[in-house]
Amino acid sequence: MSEQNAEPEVPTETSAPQAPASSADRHRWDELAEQVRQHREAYYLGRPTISDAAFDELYRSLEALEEEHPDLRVPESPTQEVGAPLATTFDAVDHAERMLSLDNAFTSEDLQAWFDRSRADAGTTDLHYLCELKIDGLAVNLTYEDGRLVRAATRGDGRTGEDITLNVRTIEGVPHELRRPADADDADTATVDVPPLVEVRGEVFLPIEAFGDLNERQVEAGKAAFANPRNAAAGSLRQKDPRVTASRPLRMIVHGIGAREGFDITRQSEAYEILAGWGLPVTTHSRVVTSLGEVTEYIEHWGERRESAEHELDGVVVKIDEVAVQRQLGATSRAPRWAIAWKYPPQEVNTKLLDIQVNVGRTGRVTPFGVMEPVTVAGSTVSMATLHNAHEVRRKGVLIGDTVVLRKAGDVIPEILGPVADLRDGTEREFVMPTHCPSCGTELAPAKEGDKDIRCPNQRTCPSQLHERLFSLAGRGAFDIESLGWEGAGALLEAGVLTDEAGVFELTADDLLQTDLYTRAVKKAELTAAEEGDPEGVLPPGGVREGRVLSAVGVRLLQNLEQVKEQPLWRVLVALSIRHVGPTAARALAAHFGSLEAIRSSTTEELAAVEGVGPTIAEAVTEWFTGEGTDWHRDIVDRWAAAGVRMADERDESVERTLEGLTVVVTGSLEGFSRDESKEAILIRGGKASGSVSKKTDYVVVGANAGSKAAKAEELGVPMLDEDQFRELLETGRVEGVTPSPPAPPAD
Ligand SMILES: NC(=O)c1ccc[n+]([C@@H]2O[C@H](COP(=O)([O-])OP(=O)(O)OC[C@H]3O[C@@H](n4cnc5c(N)ncnc54)[C@H](O)[C@@H]3O)[C@@H](O)[C@H]2O)c1
Ligand SMILES: [Zn+2]
Repeated sequence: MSEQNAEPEVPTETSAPQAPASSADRHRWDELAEQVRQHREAYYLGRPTISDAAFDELYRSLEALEEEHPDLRVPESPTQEVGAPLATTFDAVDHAERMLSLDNAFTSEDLQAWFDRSRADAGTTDLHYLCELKIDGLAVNLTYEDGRLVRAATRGDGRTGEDITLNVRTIEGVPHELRRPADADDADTATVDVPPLVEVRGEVFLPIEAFGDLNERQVEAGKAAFANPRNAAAGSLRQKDPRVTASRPLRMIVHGIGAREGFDITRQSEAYEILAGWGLPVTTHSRVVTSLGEVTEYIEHWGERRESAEHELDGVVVKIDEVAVQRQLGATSRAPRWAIAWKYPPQEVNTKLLDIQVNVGRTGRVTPFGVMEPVTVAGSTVSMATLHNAHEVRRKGVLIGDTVVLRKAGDVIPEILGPVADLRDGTEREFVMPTHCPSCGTELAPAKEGDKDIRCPNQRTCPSQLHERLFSLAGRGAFDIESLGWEGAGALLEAGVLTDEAGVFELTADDLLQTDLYTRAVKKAELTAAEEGDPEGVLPPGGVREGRVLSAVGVRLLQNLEQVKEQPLWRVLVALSIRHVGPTAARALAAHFGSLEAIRSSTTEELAAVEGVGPTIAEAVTEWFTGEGTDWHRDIVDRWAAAGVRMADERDESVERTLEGLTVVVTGSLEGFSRDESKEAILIRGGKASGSVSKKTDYVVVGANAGSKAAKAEELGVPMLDEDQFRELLETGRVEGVTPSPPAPPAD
């Protein structure tokens, strides 16, 4: 804090003016409270119909209304209660000590306010904070008497839960007997003797990995699929028949202690060690810190890695670690004052699945994708999500017309998780995979028997495939033709100036004048001219105007095309849209053979023998050049070559193959090499440039801002090189003073 700010800070938070509730307020309260109650009930049964984000908003509206009119904040208000009413499926059981919910922080101000308040209440700033992941699962209380699991119960309303002992006993990792210090092989693991009574609190969840398979089984059994892993866990745990629960791969992580007899703890983090010692599953992701800055760091760290935990996580829980202070601060009717849940922005939203359509890709693969009502999630608007193939559509159990849960995590592509089956009204219909190509009408078929994907076999003239191929040929990983995008590619094909990609490098200015690209550019030029009040700009059709427009769009494209003829061989290979040949395989092929001619005349075995190629890619290459009905492929190559596209890399024969047999990973940025250049440098010397560090890696070159790969190298003991050492390695195949990794053990 700056010097000028020495005066005590006045709280800037202005609380809403408080007034008795009018009858309209009461009416609104009734409505909101009822909605919150109903959604809670559905949620705890594992069948929510709105997203958590939408629920949180409702809940906050209710809180805000009560903030304004405190007379509405009655003890029966859902804001004053934990959880939901009990269903009758299970017996009711009382918890020895109450189970609470958590207060939430959605902004850094919320978090700061909690920090300030709890420090003031504790009368000290000398506190430890235990940070842990907020597991998006179901709260469960385990009661152990003399080390035996005698009861497991849901949270219920916090005082009384449902007895789900038989179901919880089926969960792998939940001990039926606690381990005693004497049983432990290592005396350090359990130091506190098993007490006469302990209530252990934790979260039951379905590992994200297991979710897809579970839904597949549900669909196969003719049942509705689950909307997301949390609902699946709730549904699985609340089964009448424990054998059904046992068939679901549920897991549990414990994060607290309720009632206890015969032992005590001074720090929450210490409790976790004790629980682990007794054989209970505790998290490995928690951390004890002492400042708000460190808490924020933890929150940010996990905010970037939400996908990497084994369970879904919707936030971070921060707890004051000192148990004496926990006791001193106590709890409200709903939540402890010594803990707070930081909530991450939602990754899941509900939206309507309007249709399932299919796209015919670059290599003919037919991919169904969901068309949804546009919805904002993780900072972007999403209206489409791939469903991969017909099998995947079935497996997810979604119907056209369903409300679905859509998940979008950061940069990850959006995914439809599953349907909200409880909102179905009977008008939903099943998706039927088309039998004929929606673009060209050709009958679809799998490329090989048993393939999950089906394809349009009309590769040469199917408009959709052609459009995709042309677009991808211009893409960054191929020729990198800056001025040719999706629309441009479409315009060229529509105008008929291209019938397939063989003619790309034969395009002329006259051709471009016949396309929509031109018409659009004329409009734009006229508009700009009119806006600028330049009468000259709006010219009658004819030479001058065409000249202008062409110089704006056409010439650029023609220039671009001219430039990219010099691109290295691997880019040409990628541009050919050979199945399985992406930049990595193309680089390997180019580095090994040096010319398209050499690749074309090699056998499948020779191709497959190249490091980084393998049989699948090799077969695809041979098939592309020599397969039945592929004359037009050779036509592409010939016409590109005739137009001046370089079909061989100028190889410096003086480059020695110093890295033969070595696998090198480059991470972070180097000064003297771009990403492509460092790869190239490794490949032309016969080495393998890999993207990930493993035991098979011989060297890791670490540049500036290197991330997890450097850490991984350290962990595995792979030698790490700086840029100078990398140059030495390229030159000589070894580095003075650095011992190479021992050869990896044979793969098992
Ligand atoms: N979609 C819906 O219709 C709907 C309805 C009701 C509630 N909800 C969602 O449920 C949540 C509110 O429910 P809540 O009252 O159970 O509160 P909560 O889930 O936000 O927080 C309290 C719970 O967090 C759990 N938890 C997870 N990890 C923990 C850890 N490491 N340490 C301590 N506790 C941990 C505990 O079991 C605790 O009971 C919100 O996320 C809300 O959006 C959704
Ligand atoms: Zn087709």
